[in-house]
Amino acid sequence: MVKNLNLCPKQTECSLDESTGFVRLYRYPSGSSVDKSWGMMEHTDSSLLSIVNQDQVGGLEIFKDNKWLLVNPISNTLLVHIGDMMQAISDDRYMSVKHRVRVNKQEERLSVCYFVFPEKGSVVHSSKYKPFTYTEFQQQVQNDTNTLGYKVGLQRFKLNAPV
Ligand SMILES: O=C(O)CCC(=O)C(=O)O
Ligand SMILES: [Fe+2]
Repeated sequence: MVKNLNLCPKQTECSLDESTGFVRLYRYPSGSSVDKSWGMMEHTDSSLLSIVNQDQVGGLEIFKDNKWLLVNPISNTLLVHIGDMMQAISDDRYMSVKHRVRVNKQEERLSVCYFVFPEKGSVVHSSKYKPFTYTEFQQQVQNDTNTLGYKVGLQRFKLNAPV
């Protein structure tokens, strides 16, 4: 991806940092034991990339061409989501994907997700967005979630965007 995007080595060095990655293990209880059909509401990941290993139960959906598509589980296959930070450093050539997780009525679902983030203090440069650090992005997301109840995300940093 870095090669395809022709990213400058300096940007790559500070933005693609292995040390800030982490793994999350999710367990989504089946729908019969919880009164909810959504295990995770629609969102884009704030990461550079997210690598997902879902089990055979399924339930992950992505938003593509204006509709929600079920991502059928394929054994021994990893899914790679583009995150917001990759969207920014690629100047919107790679777009972060909106996704959500539906709870299964009968079976619980397990997934293992690995998220890669930029180094917190490094400045993300993009021709489409004002320069920002990942820490600033995270704070803005937190702020919007607390005050508005949802994540606005990259739109907040868009160049020439109305305030
Ligand atoms: O459990 C999954 O498959 C997706 C989890 C997810 O979207 C996230 O943690 O951001
Ligand atoms: Fe996600």
